[in-house]
Amino acid sequence: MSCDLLVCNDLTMTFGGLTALDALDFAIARDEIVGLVGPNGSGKTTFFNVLTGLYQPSAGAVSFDGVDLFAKPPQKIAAAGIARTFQRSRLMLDQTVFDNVMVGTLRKLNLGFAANILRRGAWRRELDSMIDRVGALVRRFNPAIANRLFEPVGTFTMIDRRRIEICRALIGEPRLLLLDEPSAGMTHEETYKLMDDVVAMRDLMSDLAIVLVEHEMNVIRRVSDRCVVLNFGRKIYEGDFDGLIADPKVQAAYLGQAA
Ligand SMILES: Nc1ncnc2c1ncn2[C@@H]1O[C@H](COP(=O)(O)OP(=O)(O)OP(=O)(O)O)[C@@H](O)[C@H]1O
Repeated sequence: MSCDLLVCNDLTMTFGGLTALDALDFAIARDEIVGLVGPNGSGKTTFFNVLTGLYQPSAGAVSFDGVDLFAKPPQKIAAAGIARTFQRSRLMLDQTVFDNVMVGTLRKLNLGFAANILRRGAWRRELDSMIDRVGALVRRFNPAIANRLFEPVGTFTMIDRRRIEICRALIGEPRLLLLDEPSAGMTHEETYKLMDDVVAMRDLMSDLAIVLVEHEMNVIRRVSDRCVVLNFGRKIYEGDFDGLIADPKVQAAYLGQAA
């Protein structure tokens, strides 16, 4: 039996005549950061969409901590411990930091009449504990966000918005975090700060595995324990960053030739 957290075998996703994931084998250990790269259209986001249940895969197998998650609905996959961020921000800009992060928990406050009137003390304690939890999480990334927990997300900088999105993914205490191009729309300086955050976060949450999709190769070099390269939905390289840079198939893929 594998000691990997996630194991995908022959994972395939077709859209009509287009094969976006082509019999992909992919595994990640419990505390690993894998950098997932590849030219535009190589299948990286599709892989995340299939893993999180947004797309129903056409064939293959997905095992997460020994549990079969192939073609399971998104709620079941989230409850099993897989969380993600999106390439394009999915934050509700006019809502508060607290509300945006709370979306990532699978818990809801009981807002019914009885809870509000008859169990007012218990309700308030539950709310306070959620506020503490969200505050403690965002503080790890930037204490200034924790001080503005009830301000609209639209008033924050790009990097803080990304941090808030990552917190939304982390609030449910996932064991696998999928980060889809977190540097999109950020300056180089912001990108490096965010990557520091990711490394620090991994050090704090020693059991958290991360798959990072990123076009910025310096970021991949800096944070990845291992790299995987896709081209036309197929894995064309797996190994360390130096090997990736030197690999002729990877070079050909980035120069626009079929691997
Ligand atoms: N919903 C969809 N319907 C049809 N084709 C799709 C769909 N989603 C993705 N594709 C196609 O699947 C292929 C892989 O796309 P995907 O977005 O996964 O690539 P990517 O590696 O994430 O690209 P990028 O780096 O540009 O984000 C592309 O040819 C894309 O056009």
